[in-house]
Amino acid sequence: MSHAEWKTAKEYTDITYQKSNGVARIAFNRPDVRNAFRPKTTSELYDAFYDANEDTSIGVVLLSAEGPSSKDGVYSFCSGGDQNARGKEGYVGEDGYHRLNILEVQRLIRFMPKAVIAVVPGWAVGGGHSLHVVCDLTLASKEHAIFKQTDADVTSFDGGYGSAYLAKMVGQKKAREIFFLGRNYSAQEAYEMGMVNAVIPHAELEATAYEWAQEILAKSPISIKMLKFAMNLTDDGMVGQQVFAGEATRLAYMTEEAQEGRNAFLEKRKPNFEKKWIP
Ligand SMILES: CC(C)(COP(=O)(O)OP(=O)(O)OC[C@H]1O[C@@H](n2cnc3c(N)ncnc32)[C@H](O)[C@@H]1OP(=O)(O)O)[C@@H](O)C(=O)NCCC(=O)NCCSC(=O)CCC(=O)c1ccccc1C(=O)O
Repeated sequence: MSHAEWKTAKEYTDITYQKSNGVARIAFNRPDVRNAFRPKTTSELYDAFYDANEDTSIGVVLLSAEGPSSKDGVYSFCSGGDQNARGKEGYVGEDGYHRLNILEVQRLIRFMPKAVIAVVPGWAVGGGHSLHVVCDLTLASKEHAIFKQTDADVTSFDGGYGSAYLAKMVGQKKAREIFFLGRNYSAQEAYEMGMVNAVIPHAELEATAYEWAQEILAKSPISIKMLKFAMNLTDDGMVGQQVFAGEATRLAYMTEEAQEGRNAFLEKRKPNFEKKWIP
């Protein structure tokens, strides 16, 4: 298994962004505030995810976090929306507008045709918890990961993937417990609930995530994409169908039938499709 040779892909303020051998690593970089995200953070996240989405050499994205905190040595994945950035109508960006940027980041993670792995070295709280839920896989630090939902403490609740999709993952009763009581859950408890794929010794967490990414990269890219979209479909309604069906159309474009349809139009004649109605 090759080792990561991370190269900075772009410099940001609130996140780091690196690439190595088909893998992109996007990491929160505000460890002193438990990696809370402000609008600047979500804009940077969106930009980096968009780049990873567009880069055809990238097949897997790791969503991770820098740390620990320089103040107290505590590790965090993300503690959700920065409460200091909250105005009367929501989180206020540098432009003064109140934005729901994190939902755009969630949608990009959900709909990108690549696997996204949440690498959780510490606290995953509030909107940070929702982000790990929306990722395709979650790996968690055995010693330091703590999962917790505080949305109902601060009246900033995720009624989408963060809660409703979580309920599909861990069951209705457990999801309601997580949100209604806001307790702390260890990596092992999160694993037993079905919202974490593996509990990894902290010192091996990043290397393991990179290994999982390399295993995925060895698979057929079309298969990974179609499987991700197929598994999303039933929970994503018409948008899920649109995303899956778009890829079906792309595959249809590659057939002789599609070439004939296009050519017939351009040559101003009736299409002569091969009469092969395969059962
Ligand atoms: C994460 C904790 C449980 C960790 O506890 P502990 O280890 O004891 O550390 P603390 O001493 O509390 O924190 C250390 C330091 O960090 C600061 N800090 C931590 N979290 C935040 C935060 N979220 N915002 C701002 N600052 C934070 C803390 O103040 C300390 O600073 P010092 O200066 O050193 O004192 C605990 O910290 C904790 O509970 N944090 C708050 C968790 C929280 O409530 N998060 C927000 C949940 S709501 C959310 O995430 C919004 C989601 C969202 O944006 C959204 C959702 C749905 C639809 C739309 C949107 C949208 O886009 O608006």
